Amino acid sequence: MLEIKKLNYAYPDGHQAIRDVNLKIEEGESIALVGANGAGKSSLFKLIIGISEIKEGAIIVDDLPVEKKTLKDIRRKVGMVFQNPDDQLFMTKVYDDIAFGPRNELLDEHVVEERVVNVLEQLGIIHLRDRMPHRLSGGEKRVIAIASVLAMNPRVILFDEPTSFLDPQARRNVINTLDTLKMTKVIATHDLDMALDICDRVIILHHGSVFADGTVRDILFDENLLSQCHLELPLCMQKPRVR
Ligand SMILES: Nc1ncnc2c1ncn2[C@@H]1O[C@H](COP(=O)(O)OP(=O)(O)OP(=O)(O)O)[C@@H](O)[C@H]1O
Repeated sequence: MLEIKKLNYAYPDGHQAIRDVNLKIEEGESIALVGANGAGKSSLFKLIIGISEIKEGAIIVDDLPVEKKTLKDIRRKVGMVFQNPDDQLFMTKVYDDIAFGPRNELLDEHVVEERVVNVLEQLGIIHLRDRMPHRLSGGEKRVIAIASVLAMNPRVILFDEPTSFLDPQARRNVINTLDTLKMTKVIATHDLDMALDICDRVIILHHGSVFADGTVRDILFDENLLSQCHLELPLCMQKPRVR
């Protein structure tokens, strides 16, 4: 579904953010992309959806190379849920935010409505249909941002830190929502407990390179491996420190 070959990327100021990344991701996989701050997770996402231009190496999504001329089709295949929902939601009504993508595809309004209602029902948030996005809670906004991407029927969804800044209940709600989505998911996250819960594979990026790639058990249970990349065991596996 997604193949990354010999990918290198340096920002215009010369900072090398991605170094010789090679990855193959199969349809339906649920992958946690982890790594310390600055490891290159967001940089990799920006290359996959064509926000940053690939200069060395290749990314192929569902047989289509990511290039300037394929970007429109790539963005139909790959959706991205940004870390801050305020970067994604800009309409005055939830319905219109979710309808934005399908309307851009020039679909008939009744098809648009069917898509929006299906997604709202799928995520159990039909009651938010007529609310103003900027008045919603952080957790509600996250789920609406996911809905706006789902309405495009992407084959792959990239999630950038979907559980950051949420209270425990809103975090659980987002995790449960992600778990119901059966398309290919790549989730950039520092929330290793979520990775343990809903991912089947973990990729560690370290200084822009793939440092480890394996099953949740191989990676997240290996304290030594994690500490080499400035990561820790998931909280649920750490000994509680009680004073
Ligand atoms: N526009 C930019 N220009 C130059 N360097 C950048 C730019 N954006 C990011 N970087 C650098 O690229 C490296 C990778 O950053 P990136 O944001 O991809 O990391 P990340 O793994 O997503 O980090 P975090 O977990 O903190 O979000 C960092 O060293 C960062 O300083």
